[in-house]
Amino acid sequence: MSEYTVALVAHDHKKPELLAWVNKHLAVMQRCKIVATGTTGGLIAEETGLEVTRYKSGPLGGDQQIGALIAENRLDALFFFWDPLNPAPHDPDVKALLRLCSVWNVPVACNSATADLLVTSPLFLTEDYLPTKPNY
Ligand SMILES: O=C(CO)COP(=O)(O)O
Repeated sequence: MSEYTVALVAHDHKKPELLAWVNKHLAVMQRCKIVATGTTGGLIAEETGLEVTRYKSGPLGGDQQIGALIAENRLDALFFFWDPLNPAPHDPDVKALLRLCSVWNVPVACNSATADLLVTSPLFLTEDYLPTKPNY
């Protein structure tokens, strides 16, 4: 399969959880092209040695940049550990990003339990798994 692109995004209180999750699945992550919002991406690159394409920080437009990848059919999965207990100034951007995953049928995991299931699926990273894109 051509390179599988995944986005990794976490709000501040969820960054330790995402980092632990990435370390747990490092072998799978090493087979992916990784993009991320700014701070999340910096942390992951620093702590794991993975190569990460970093966009802007979420509050500065990073969620929207990842949303643009989805709209252009350039993203295969999103791992977005958003924080349900603290308000974010860019909440509309967060909602918009999650909305685009539904619009374009992109697999999205919002917590480590779902993320575990997604990356351990036998379909993950295989050519058998090409989710149908809606024909708008
Ligand atoms: O705010 C975010 C997602 O909504 C994440 O942004 P950072 O990775 O820059 O913290």
